Order: sequence, then structure tokens, then C-alpha cells
Amino acid sequence: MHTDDLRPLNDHRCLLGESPLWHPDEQVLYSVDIPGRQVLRWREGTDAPDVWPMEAEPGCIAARQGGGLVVARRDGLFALDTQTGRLSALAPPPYDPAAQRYNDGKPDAAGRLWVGTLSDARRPEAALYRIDAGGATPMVQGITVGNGLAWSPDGRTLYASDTKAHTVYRQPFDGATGALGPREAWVQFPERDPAQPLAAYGGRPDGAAVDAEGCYWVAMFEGQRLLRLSPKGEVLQVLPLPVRCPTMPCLGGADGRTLFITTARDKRPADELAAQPWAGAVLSVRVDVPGLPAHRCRL
Ligand SMILES: O=C1O[C@H](CS(=O)(=O)O)[C@@H](O)[C@H](O)[C@H]1O
Repeated sequence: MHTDDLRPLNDHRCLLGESPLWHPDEQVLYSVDIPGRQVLRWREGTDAPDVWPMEAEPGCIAARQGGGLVVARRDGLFALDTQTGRLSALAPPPYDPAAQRYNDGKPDAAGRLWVGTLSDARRPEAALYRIDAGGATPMVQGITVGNGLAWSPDGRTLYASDTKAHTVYRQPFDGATGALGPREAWVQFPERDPAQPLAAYGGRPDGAAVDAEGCYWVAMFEGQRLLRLSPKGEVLQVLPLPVRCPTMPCLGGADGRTLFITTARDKRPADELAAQPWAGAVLSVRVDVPGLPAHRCRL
């Protein structure tokens, strides 16, 4: 890892950046700003991202087979044609959008879209959905903040976290059928001790990405760091950040060895924001082990 290289892509700051996606065909980075209601495209050498405003919060995006993006918004799934800006509705949400919204999501190797939802009231009433042409199937229920989706390189293990529970889970995954085996708490992080200052808190697991060695890079929200976990769940690397709330990493760039990290500034205290001018930026840093290309969604 070359931490001296860590820097923001440009001066643009999101309220709550999420879902960085290195597009496997376009070789360009996309992301979302959830409360800012935007989908963004970050082209190298430009001062500002291209922006598509959204009428509802986009939780995540995926590359769509045939081109463009699938956008999972609070009010359902949409196809975004990034050449024309045309947006078309694909499916309504399978939950009450007054109480939940789509959050973290990715397609599997067969092109099904997996998206976790987030309960606005932070109650365990959200779910992880598997979505294909036949509709949305709740595969895991009782989640509070669905996050951290990623597959092992052989596609046989699905990782997903519940940020509120401070836990990353893993489940055997059958790529042919999209079925899941028993869910196991894989790595559990300590809750914040209210008697301790925030600086003593390691954070809670947010978005994640798996690299070509099968290691799980996870953004620790409020922990000001990323962790790289081995398939056994051991911490192999710690990447300290100058930003309190990283939200999700993604590996990309021409050789797959640039780690892009979305971050948040929404609802953060003024003194913290004054000390952390990169809050809300997309950060990048070079790493040694590349990622794997993102799958394309067949919706
Ligand atoms: O809205 C979001 O917030 C959560 C952080 S938390 O639930 O408030 O702790 C973040 O993990 C999530 O990805 C984001 O969409």
C-alpha cells in the first residue's frame, strides 16, 4: 500500500458518498450521493464529476448488461442511460418506502441484483433482497442497515454486514440457483463505549470489496479507517484515513490496483468537518493486490 498517494479525486464533496463502481466496460468510476440525490461519474483529469440528479435517494448502482446503470433508489429500481440521461423505471420497491430504502447492493456473477435495505428508524425490519426478472425475493430478514455485500473470488461465499449490529456475516452461495446456505457471524466488531471519546472507537462495518486474493476490504464508518481482512477474518492491513466516515471501497483503475473510497460529511459536527476537509470526497490510494471486475446486472 502506498499511503502517501492517498488523495481526493478532485474538490467535489458529497454529503454521503456510496457505491463506488469501477465500470467494467467503460473503465470509469461511478458513485452515488445518497441524501444529495445524485449519481456521479468521475473522469480522470476533470475538475468535477458528471452529475445525474435523482428524485429519490439512490442507495447503490450497478453496471447494466447492454450499457448504462441500474440505480436502486428509495422508490424502486431504474435504468439510467448514461449517454442520454434517460431514466426508465424497472421495478417498484418490495418494501414500504416511507420506512426503508435500498442501501448497499451488487450483482452476482449470473447478473441477479442483491440489495440490502436500511430501516430509517434503525429497527431490525430491513432485508437483503435477491432481484431478477421474476421479482424481488427477501433472502435474509431482520436486518437494520444492510451493507457490505461482496463475493469470494470463487463465488461460493457471500459476505454481507449489518452496520448497526457491527457484524459482517458470511453464507455459502450457490451461483447456479442463487440460493444461500446458513448465515454465520464472520467478524464482529466492538460497539462504541459511550464513556470513551469517538477517537477510541474503531467504527462499524459499512461497504466492502473483495480483492483477487479473497481479502475483504471494509470501510469502518466513524472509525476513520479501512481494514483488509483475510478469508479467515484476521486483520491483515489497516488503512488509517484523514476522514472520520469512510463508507465503501472499490478496486479499479487500468490495473485494478487503485482503491477508491467514498466518504461522508452529512450530519458530522462542524469542528470535525473543519479539521477534515476531505470528508465527502472520493479518495484514491494505490494498493498491491488488484480487484476483480464488477459483474453486470441483467435487469
Ligand atoms: O445511510 C447510511 O448510513 C449508514 C451508517 S449508520 O447506519 O448511520 O451507522 C451507512 O453505513 C450506510 O451505508 C449509509 O447508506
